[in-house]
Amino acid sequence: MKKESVGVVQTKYYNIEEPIELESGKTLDNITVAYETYGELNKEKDNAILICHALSGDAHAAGWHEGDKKPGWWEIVIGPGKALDSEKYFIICSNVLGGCKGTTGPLSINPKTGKEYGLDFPVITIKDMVKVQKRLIDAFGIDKLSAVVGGSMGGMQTLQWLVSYPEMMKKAVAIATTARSSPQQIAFNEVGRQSIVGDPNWNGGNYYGTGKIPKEGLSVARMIAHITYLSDESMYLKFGRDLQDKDEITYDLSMDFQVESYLHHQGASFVKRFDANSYLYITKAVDLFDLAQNNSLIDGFKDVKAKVEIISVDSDWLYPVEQGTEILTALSANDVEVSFSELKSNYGHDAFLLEKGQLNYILSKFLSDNIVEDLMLTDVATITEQAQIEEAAKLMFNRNVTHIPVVTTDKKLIGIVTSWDLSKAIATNSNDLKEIMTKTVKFCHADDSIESTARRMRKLDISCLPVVDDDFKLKGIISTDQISHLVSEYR
Ligand SMILES: CC(=O)SCCNC(=O)CCNC(=O)[C@H](O)C(C)(C)COP(=O)(O)OP(=O)(O)OC[C@H]1O[C@@H](n2cnc3c(N)ncnc32)[C@H](O)[C@@H]1OP(=O)(O)O
Ligand SMILES: N[C@@H](CCO)C(=O)O
Repeated sequence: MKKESVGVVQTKYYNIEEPIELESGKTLDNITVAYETYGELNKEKDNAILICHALSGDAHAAGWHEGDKKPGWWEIVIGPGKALDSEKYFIICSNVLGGCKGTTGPLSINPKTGKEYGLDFPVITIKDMVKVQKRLIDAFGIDKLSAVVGGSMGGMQTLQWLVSYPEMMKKAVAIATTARSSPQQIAFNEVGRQSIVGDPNWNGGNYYGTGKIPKEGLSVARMIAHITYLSDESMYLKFGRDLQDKDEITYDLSMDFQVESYLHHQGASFVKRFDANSYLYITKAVDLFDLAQNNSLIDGFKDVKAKVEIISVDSDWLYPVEQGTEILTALSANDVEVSFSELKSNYGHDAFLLEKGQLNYILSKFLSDNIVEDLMLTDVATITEQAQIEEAAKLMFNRNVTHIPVVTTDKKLIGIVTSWDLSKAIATNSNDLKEIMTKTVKFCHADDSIESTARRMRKLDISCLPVVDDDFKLKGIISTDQISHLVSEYR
């Protein structure tokens, strides 16, 4: 085990007491959520990052389970010193609703019958998955996540978080994903599902405990899907037209090529780790995913508040770059602070699991971006509008400041008085603060980025902005001085 790993970890379980109402209108009782955490939740409970997994992933995103040969599925970016730094963040990953790795899904016991749900399990959606994750986050007492991050179906959950719970996160990263499944994506999933339901062992979904599982069907479903996770170039590089276990073509219908053997291996490995009914339900949730409202993604994203990073992979033909830029455009149209990166990779869609260097670079840059809260001064000299000019002048002199926010007795911001306003008072012989203060005061919020705040200050030609909360109460003040200190620290 390497020192930059979170080490040996265990999956934990959380039971949701109350029934969850699903998007379909049905309800599910007694939901169990399997989850793992890495790092420590800080006292303020503001350093948590939620990781959302892709179609066949699970809660085990990093570290090793006792005795395992392979680490969690996103070991490349999670751990001490990595972009998702477990020494800085409290990282949470849970298995999705409908899954087969500990969270309630079709192979769980239905409390009403005492038997596995099978096809009695209700159809679930990405929104339902996220609703269940929200209960887990609430259970930790976390009001706002530092970030939500996910790739592929995990990216869909991330986008759903932005829409369902816009106030619940500061930042979000959606990788190799879409805001609505395309006909081609639905088509591939349907071929996979037909392969499963056509396997006689599937038996209408009632195969648990029969000793026969729909291995052939599930394996072919995975083989088809796995092709879509690669690129033509990566297949050439891995296998070319090389033969498997033979020196020449045998002119029979047996397997000739390495790529065939590889796909059979991927199919066979998958059957050992995944439940066929879960595959049906989860791919259905992916197909139903569509964040557009009135056929408009701009409308769909109208309430998004967090800062967003969209990452696409140049060789991903399953979730092509255009689907990433479509999200970018719709978020930008809503004035969301959004950036876009393209992974240069020949791996295809699965690059989001493999491109260690590029992912660490993009994620750490985006996640460590400073926000106003990181730099603002919280010990602010304030004054009420009933005060005399002389009082304001003394306060400015004693506190060595040039800007004093004017507040009500319950700290609501109603104006600002500057050293320039005081000169104006002397010139006009005024003694009334109300007359000289700026009433249409410009302000910012604690979770605004430093970059956009600095840009705004330059555009408005002002050197200081009061920071307020949603009730307009003063939280602090930020000036170009603090921002320039930050820049000089970087140099
Ligand atoms: C995303 C989430 O949230 S979690 C889900 C992520 N995990 C998965 O998808 C698991 C299955 N997927 C994979 O293995 C993916 O290809 C990746 C992206 C995770 C790994 O990619 P790579 O490191 O490039 O591995 P690659 O695709 O070459 O596969 C290697 C496997 O193929 C096998 N293999 C390679 N060539 C051949 C061949 N000619 N014949 C048979 N098997 C072969 C290797 O022995 C190895 O087997 P193993 O995984 O059982 O050890
Ligand atoms: N290979 C990954 C990505 C699918 O989108 C998985 O199986 O979950």
